[in-house]
Parts: sequence; structure tokens; C-alpha cells
Amino acid sequence: MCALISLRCRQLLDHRIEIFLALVDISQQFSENGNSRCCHRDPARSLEPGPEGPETPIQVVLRVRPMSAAELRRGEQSVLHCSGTRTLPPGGGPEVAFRFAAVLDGARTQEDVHAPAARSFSCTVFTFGQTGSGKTYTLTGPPPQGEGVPVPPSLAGIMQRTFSWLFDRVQHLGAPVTLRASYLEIYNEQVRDLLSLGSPRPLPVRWNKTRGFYVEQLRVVEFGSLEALMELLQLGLSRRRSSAHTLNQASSRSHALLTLYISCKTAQQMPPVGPGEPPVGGKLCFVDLAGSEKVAATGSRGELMLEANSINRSLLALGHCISLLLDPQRKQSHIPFRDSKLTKLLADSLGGRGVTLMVACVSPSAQCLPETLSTLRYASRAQRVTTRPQAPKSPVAKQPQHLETDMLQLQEENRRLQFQLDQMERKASGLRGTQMAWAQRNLYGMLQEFMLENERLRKEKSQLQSSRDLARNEQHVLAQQVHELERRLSACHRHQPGPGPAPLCPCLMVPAPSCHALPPLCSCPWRHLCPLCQAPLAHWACPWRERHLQQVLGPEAPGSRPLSARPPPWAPPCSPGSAKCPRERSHSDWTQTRVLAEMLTEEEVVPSAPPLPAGPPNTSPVLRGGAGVQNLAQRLEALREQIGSSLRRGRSQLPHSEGARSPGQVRPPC
Ligand SMILES: Nc1ncnc2c1ncn2[C@@H]1O[C@H](COP(=O)(O)OP(=O)(O)OP(=O)(O)O)[C@@H](O)[C@H]1O
Repeated sequence: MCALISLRCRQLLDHRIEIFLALVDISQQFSENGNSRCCHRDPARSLEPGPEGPETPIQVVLRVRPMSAAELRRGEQSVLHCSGTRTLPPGGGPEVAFRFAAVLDGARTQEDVHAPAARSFSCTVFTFGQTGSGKTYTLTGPPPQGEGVPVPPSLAGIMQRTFSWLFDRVQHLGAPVTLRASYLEIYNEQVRDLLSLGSPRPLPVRWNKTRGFYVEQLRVVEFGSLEALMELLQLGLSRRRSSAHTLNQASSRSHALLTLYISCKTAQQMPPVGPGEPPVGGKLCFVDLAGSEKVAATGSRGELMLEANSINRSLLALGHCISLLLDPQRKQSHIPFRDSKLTKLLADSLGGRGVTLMVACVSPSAQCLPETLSTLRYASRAQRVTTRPQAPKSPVAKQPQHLETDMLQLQEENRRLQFQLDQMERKASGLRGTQMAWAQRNLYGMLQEFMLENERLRKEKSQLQSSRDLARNEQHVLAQQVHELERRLSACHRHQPGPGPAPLCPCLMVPAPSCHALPPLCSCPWRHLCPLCQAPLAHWACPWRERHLQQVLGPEAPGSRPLSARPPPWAPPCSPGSAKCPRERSHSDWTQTRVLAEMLTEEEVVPSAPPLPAGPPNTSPVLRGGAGVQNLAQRLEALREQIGSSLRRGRSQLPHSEGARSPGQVRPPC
């Protein structure tokens, strides 16, 4: 039969410390080992595995040692009655029973006290109780029987069994694990390093935000085997202060704290450890408190009394902190952990992030009943203290959390930006469809309009240039005609008042206007001079020119049109499609000022040409080519009138016989 102390420490697990992941569930062990005989757990107090961070009460187990030989010799009575998870003090009813997570009576052996199944990063196991109640025995077994004589395995305490269990798990883990250990005692309110290389010396207790309270310059020894760890344990036990008094021949005079640090060896995961700084990782802490004692009962004197007073003060400070931790409201406020070195170093175990297991040790003797009741009350209060287990915030542990947080933030930002981008693209696509279509249509339309307008402007420019050139040519021709007519008119005026009659020009015999009407002079071989002014006549200026030419040159010159059909050299060019081309002007046409004016005014109108300024409604058409042409045409008309009037005056002065000449007497054509 075996019985187990159900130390169901549900812990937060760090994935890096695989060793704790593989720990067996104590509840399963509890059932498998059938501890129904004497070790009972309280279902109401049992802890179920839960998520990270729940409030976890301190687990308290009561161990009642057997009556010692001395107690039996003194005839003392065992007064504690254990039943299940309860223990009944003498004289009380069920209503005064103390209930704990587990109760182990004196029949339980060391093998029944199983190692704590620590699934925590930070797990603390400490024993407390009256002096000689069996605290050290529970943790480390009986004192060594001699130097170098190991404790029999059957009598090994929780610490040795936990060490063995730990190495067994490490071997089955398959991953490199670094194990370190430190061991200290608090003696007369001084911290001493039990593993120091030299003689132990007082060490200061410091505090910082990352580590909390810690012992400065505490030696942390790495070990690689169970034997090495056992040696460290024995070294510390041998250095620990102990004395003999009435109730215990090997009474511990100090509080002892042995801590195991478990960490992975992966260099990427472990930050460098500073000198004397314990590595970050899983931690198991075993605390063997010095026993409270009544000086009167123990008979301590001198140094023993001083030690007892120091022990009692620190235990009183611990009890005070526990009482304050029971009050949820005060728990959030100040807890006087600084009142003693003990409470400083147990602060994390009592109110921090670790899981705590307390083993309350009592004597069943009636002589110890007052202290036993005090311990029961103390333990009963302590098991109502809760902690909130969580992984320590080491840089190693924080890094993945930061990375994960950063990654989540970046993903969220990415989704938000992507959403905004989609919104913008959606709006842009909506605008683009209409705006681009509009722009394309308008640009294309505008381009077409610009091209057409440009083409129209090119045509207008070309036509305006043509009109300008034409007008200049017409102006030039008219200027020559005007000049010639003015010269002839001045000649006529010179001969008109002369004494003798001037020879009659055959041209005057025709009813048409005289050949003086137009400047191109007649080249007729018969008459080279005008009979009136004796000026040379152009060949086409004679009204009978064509008849004369036919007589001289024949009916028609080969390869040429009739002379009458030939335009004068100054005639405006005839465009192929022009509406004026089909009508060829006769010689007489060209001899008329009206024809010239018509030619100038009825010149082909270019549709795209800009309109000329319109004159008054009854005014004559505005000649193309400008005011110069118009003035010339007016002057030409005026000259023609003057010539006509001069001729009429000349005829009226001629002799009647000559004026009655018959048509048959017409002179041969010139
Ligand atoms: N369960 C037990 N079975 C047999 N012997 C025990 C048991 N518990 C304690 N003892 C014996 O009782 C004596 C006192 O035990 P222990 O020294 O562990 O008491 P303690 O609480 O540590 O005392 P102190 O506070 O003075 O150190 C020892 O001789 C030890 O062997």
C-alpha cells in the first residue's frame, strides 16, 4: 500500500521547459497508487488544471509524525485524530476539524510522501511547524548518521525523491537541459551561502523589477548528475546551523532554502547569465523553516534563545503576511514582505507568480497540543492564500510574445491598409469609368475639331493669300491702265484745240467705244496710231481687230484659240473648276471697265474666307483687293467719261461732209 501526498500544483507551462510538460498528473498518481488507506485529498480543495493565470490557492498538506521515543518515554498521549483530509484536535467536534489538501498520519512512511509534481516555472515547497515536529525529516530525511554516510533511500525526504524524479524526467526528455542549484540559510536574520567556496558570509538581499527579491552574489552551482546534486545537498546540510535542545537533538536554527534552476541549453533561447545571476527558467525551491519554539519549553538559553527569538520574529512576519494575503482588498495593497529576510525571499511564493506547497508538520503528543493548534490555524489560514501562476517575464519569454504581438499588429495594419486601398481603388474605378470615357470622348472630339479647324484655317490662309496676290496684280494692271489713259487724255487735250482737223481714225467709225477706252494698244499693221491722239494702238484695241487679223493671219492660227477667246495677259487666272471658266469673255468684254469691275467684284469667293466688312446697303460692291483697286476703278470710269466727252466735242467740230460719210466709205480696217 502506498499513499501519496496529493500536491496538485497546476502550473503555467513554458514551452521551453519541456520537462514540466511531461510531469505526471498527481491526481492520476493518487488514484493509481490507491492511497485510500490513509492519504486523502479534499475534493473541495482539489485544483483542476486550468488556463494560465487563474487564482491558485496555496496547497497545504498536514503531516503528523509518529510519537517519538522521547514522547513515549514521557508517557505522553497522542491526541490528534486524522480522518480523510481532516484532523480533529482533542475535545472538539466535527465543526472544529481542520481540513487540508491531504493529511498524512504517523503511519505514512517517507516513500508515501511523493515528490511534488511541479508543473510550474516557480514552485515552492516549504515545511513549517513546531520545533521537532519533523520538518527537516519530511524534506531531507533523518540527519546523517555520520559524516559521509548517506541517508538510506527508504528514509529520503521530498527533496531527494524530487531530485531522483527530476533526473529521470530529464533523461527521458531527450533535450539538453541545464541544471543549477543554490543553497542558503537565514540565520539570525542573515543570509548565508551554504554552497560558498569559502566560509559562509552574509549576503545582501536585493530587489529589482525583473527578478523581485534576490540574494546578491549567491553562488549558483551547475550540476549534471543526481550524485552531484546530492553532494550539494549534503554540503548545505552539513553547513547549516543546528543545535540540540530539549525537544530536538538536531534542531535546525535557521531557515534553509535550496533552489533548483532548470533551463534549456539552447543558446538562442537563453540570454547570457551574469556573474552570480541564476538562469531564467523553471525553478523549484525547497524551504525548511526553523521551528517555532517556546523558550520555556525548549529551555534555550543564550545563543539558543537569541536564535529562537530571531526564528520566532521571522515566523511572525511570515504569518502576518499570510494574514494580509488572505484579505483580497489588502492583498492589492502593501504586504510587508520587507519585514524579514524570510518574507522577502518567500514573497514570490506566497503572493507572486509561483505555485506553493506547504507541509504543516505537527506532533501528535498532547504535550505539544497548543503549538499543534497554532500550526493548524496557521496552515488553515495559509491554504486560503492564493497565487496567480504565470511564466516569468524573462527576456527569452518576452521575445516571442513581442514578435507575435508585432506580427498581429502588422497583420491588422495590413488588413486596414488593404481595405483602404480597396476603397480608394473602388472609388477610382467608378470615377475612372465615367471620367475617362468623358475625357476620351471630349479629347477625341476636341482633337477632331482642332484638326478640322486647322484644315479650314489652312484653306482660308491659302485663299486669302491668293486673293491678296490677285488683288495686287489687279491693282498693278489698273494702275498701268490709269497711267496710260491719263497719258492719252493729256495728249487728246493737246490736239483738241489745234487749228486743222486731225485725221480720222477708222476706229471711230464703229459704234462701239473708241479704242482709247482700254490701254493695250492696237498692233494693227494698218493703223499704228490713233487718229485722234496719234498714239500707238494695241492690236486688240481695235474693234475690227479680229477681222483684220483674219485677213492678215488667216481664218485661225493653228494650235491657238481665236484671239477674241484669248484672255488678256493681265486677266485673272481661271481655276479648272471655276464657274467662270465656261464663259469666255470677248474682246469687248475686256475693253469695258464694267467687265473689269465685274471681274474684280465677282471673283471666286472662297467659302471659308473671312467675310469682308459689309458696306452700306446701296453702295456698290466692295472690290476685292482693297481700296486701291476701288479707287483705280473709279478713276478709270472717270477717265472713260472724260474721253467720251472729248470725242463728242470733237465730232461736233468736224465738217458735215465728213460726218455724213456713208458706211460704205469706211476705211479699210486697220
Ligand atoms: N515521520 C517521521 N517518522 C519518523 N521519525 C520522524 C518523523 N518525523 C520526524 N521524525 C524524527 O523526529 C525528530 C525531529 O525531527 P526534525 O528534526 O525533522 O524536526 P524539525 O521540525 O526539523 O525540528 P527543528 O525545527 O528543530 O529543526 C528527528 O529525530 C526525526 O528523525
